[in-house]
Amino acid sequence: MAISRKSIGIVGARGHTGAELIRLVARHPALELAYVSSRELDGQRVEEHVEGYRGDLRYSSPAHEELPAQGADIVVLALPNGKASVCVQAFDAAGKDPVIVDLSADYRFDDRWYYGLPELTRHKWRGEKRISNPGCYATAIQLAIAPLKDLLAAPPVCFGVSGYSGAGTTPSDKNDPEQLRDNLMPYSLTGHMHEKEASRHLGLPVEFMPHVAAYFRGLTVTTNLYLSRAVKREDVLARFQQAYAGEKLVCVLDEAPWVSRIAGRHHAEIGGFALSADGKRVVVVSTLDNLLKGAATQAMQNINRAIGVDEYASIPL
Ligand SMILES: NC(=O)C1=CN([C@@H]2O[C@H](COP(=O)(O)OP(=O)(O)OC[C@H]3O[C@@H](n4cnc5c(N)ncnc54)[C@H](OP(=O)(O)O)[C@@H]3O)[C@@H](O)[C@H]2O)C=CC1
Ligand SMILES: CC(=O)N[C@@H](CCC(=O)OP(=O)(O)O)C(=O)O
Repeated sequence: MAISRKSIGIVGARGHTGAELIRLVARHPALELAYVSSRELDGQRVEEHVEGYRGDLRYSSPAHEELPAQGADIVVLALPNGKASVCVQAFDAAGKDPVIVDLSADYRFDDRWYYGLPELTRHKWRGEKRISNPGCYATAIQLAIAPLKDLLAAPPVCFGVSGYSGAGTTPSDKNDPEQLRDNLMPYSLTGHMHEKEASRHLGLPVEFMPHVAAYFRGLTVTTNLYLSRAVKREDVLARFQQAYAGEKLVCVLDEAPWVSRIAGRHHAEIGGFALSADGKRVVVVSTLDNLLKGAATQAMQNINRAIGVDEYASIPL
């Protein structure tokens, strides 16, 4: 039986996350790329820039007000923070209502948009066509805390380290190999966007201290949780196993996961569950690839849900 394919446009496709999405869309049975935009690569062949992509598509560079006329069923905004609303307004002004998935932080605090962290918010989806994709650290933090929410005696404290692809392609200290060499660079040690985001969506205060390291991709978050009563390690492990039973993109491990093992993989890993002697403090480690489960793969889960196909379509499991 012929599958009716939906068309998808990626705005900001030169970036790291845009390239990952191009690869996922290219292997999708029900999607076809309508356009991929980049001002810098305008006119160039996509296959010259995205390893693994084969096809004739070239980057284009429509202005935001020209986006509605491009005519895609699904639009992914993979732009830096603060750039999404002009695009969204252009669709509204043109009376066009495609599925819009925003990878930036711009709509993560807007209740009119569905916040798509499927393993935690799938049950809240009401057919929304405006989907805000969670932040990479915020995903790892929420997955590590959610199963213990009811036991917390104090705000969880999260120590995070990301590869420098998390800082995007706009040059900064955080993606400068010279500054990162032999270094672990702390930044935004209070009030990081993902601290606010995780706090909002978990419904409890979270404290987060991010760092960036000299490797390219993958992040690890070590979360310290003070509990209101003593627990046994096997009960903590059982809670996580139960919470994520059947989830293809969240693996619960006994031991603490290593970030080196998650680069290029589509799932998140959670493990460690080190317990203090009094049983009232547990340390949980979560890892994921910031460009995949932290961005493009999660976006693909959300797109799949929005178009009514298997949530894992095109995602290598
Ligand atoms: N990197 C990561 O690990 C994660 C990123 N995200 C979010 O996803 C989004 C994209 O991230 P990432 O791929 O890393 O970003 P990049 O910096 O790698 O890419 C940004 C893209 O936006 C375009 N762009 C840059 N500046 C502007 C501008 N002023 N106006 C219009 N287009 C612009 C660039 O193309 P061109 O300049 O050629 O037009 C490029 O295609 C960001 O909002 C980021 O916060 C979310 C989770 C994880
Ligand atoms: C290493 C690094 O800089 N990481 C980014 C997080 C990546 C990200 O994409 O976050 P948003 O989607 O919320 O912008 C940061 O800390 O801002």
